[in-house]
Amino acid sequence: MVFNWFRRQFNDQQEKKEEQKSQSSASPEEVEATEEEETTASEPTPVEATKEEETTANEPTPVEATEEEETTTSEPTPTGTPAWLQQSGGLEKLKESAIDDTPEPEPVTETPTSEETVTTQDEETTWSAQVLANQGRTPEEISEEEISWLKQLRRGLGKTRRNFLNQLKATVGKGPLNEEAVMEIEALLLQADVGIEATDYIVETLQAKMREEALPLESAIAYLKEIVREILERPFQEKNTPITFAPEQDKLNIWLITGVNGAGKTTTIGKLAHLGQKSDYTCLIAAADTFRAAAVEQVKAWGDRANTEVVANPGKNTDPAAVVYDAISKAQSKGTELLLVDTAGRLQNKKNLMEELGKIRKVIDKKAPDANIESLLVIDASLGQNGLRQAEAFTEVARLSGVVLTKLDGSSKGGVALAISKQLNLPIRFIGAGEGIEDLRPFSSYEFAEALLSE
Ligand SMILES: Nc1nc2c(ncn2[C@@H]2O[C@H](COP(=O)(O)OP(=O)(O)OP(=O)(O)O)[C@@H](O)[C@H]2O)c(=O)[nH]1
Repeated sequence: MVFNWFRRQFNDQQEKKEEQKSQSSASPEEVEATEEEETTASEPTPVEATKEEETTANEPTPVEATEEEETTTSEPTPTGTPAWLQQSGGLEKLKESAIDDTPEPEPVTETPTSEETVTTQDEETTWSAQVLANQGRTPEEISEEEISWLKQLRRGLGKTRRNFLNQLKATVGKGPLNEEAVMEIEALLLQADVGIEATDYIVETLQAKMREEALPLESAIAYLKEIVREILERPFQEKNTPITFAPEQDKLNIWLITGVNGAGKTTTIGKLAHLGQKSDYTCLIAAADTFRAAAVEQVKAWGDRANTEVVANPGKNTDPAAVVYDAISKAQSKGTELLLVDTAGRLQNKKNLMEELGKIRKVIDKKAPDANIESLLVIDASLGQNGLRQAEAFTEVARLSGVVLTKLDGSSKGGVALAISKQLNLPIRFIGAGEGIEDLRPFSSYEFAEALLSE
């Protein structure tokens, strides 16, 4: 049984249900897991998670994840509780708070540096486990890999979160927001790259609520999370598109990856191919960024890392549409399920670039009329509003299905996710938070709002 990392559930839910039922004679924790399963989507069991880790052990991982591995073990314990959760004491905390919608991680009060690091790691683990638990996962179903990812996301948004929370602490709980408080919150949102439209919407909605009732801090944060989720989810609703964005099995899916130079297209392709391989799809990459000489070599290197074949034409002045044509032929003859197409981020001018994208799209439509074709725009989160402006050109021609937001780990302030949703009205499909092959996951508005606003 294979875990589908795009859907974040097993490919064959039915199979898993049966398997869990046959195991349900064990501990109360395991019984709980079976009951949970009936009401929620299938997610990884510790056994699966361990298998996954075994098969990905050789891949490059971010430094943080490696450190984590040193302090924890992925082996499930005899009681069925993952060791990482036992070590952090997180299980007790998780159980205590499992019924709360708005969990409160314990504040850090210690000062010694080495202990503080451990405490923070523990809190991050507990927080991550809680976020997954709130989405219906039992402790036994939570894999270490997903915990690492959530920690990474939380760290990436750390600075913005602390600023927000400090400001909220200083202003809410005192009745309707006064003019000064509104201006401060507005400034904070704009500094976090939320953009004018989304900032106005957040401030107005928050203010209207606070006119109705004086919200204590906790309620204000919970309400703010709701607003954030609403903004992030609106493009999905307006486009009537499912939240899950996964290749269809046993069918050719072609994902065209676009975006300006340096946004992270090639890296994203490598990460997506890796997710595809892990999820048991057959994958192929088309190196159609023929404008920049090094781009083909770069995408080949990522193909190697992701164990995915790359179709390229090494000749000079190669027509990118011809590379795509060859790649589709190959995909069709091999029965490939996911073909990822790298495209140029810069040409002599915007008109040429857009013409080239149009030509590639035409070839795809003609050569693979039955394929599922998606077009993803890669945006560098650390560029803030500038990244958004650059992206606007692509929205005109590329018939976009959504956005991949990269570099949420660096100097990015994270708020650009809200600006993208509000201004471009595009669903965010994946987020990248690191340069390693594991550092990309499907976007979850719930997890993002929690990472941005949870204390
Ligand atoms: N910190 C961080 N760096 C990233 C992330 N994604 C990509 N990068 C880095 O961003 C730089 C540019 O990434 P590429 O994948 O080459 O970008 P590109 O859009 O393909 O650029 P061109 O090939 O020039 O068109 C590389 O140094 C990547 O390692 C991310 O999520 N976090």
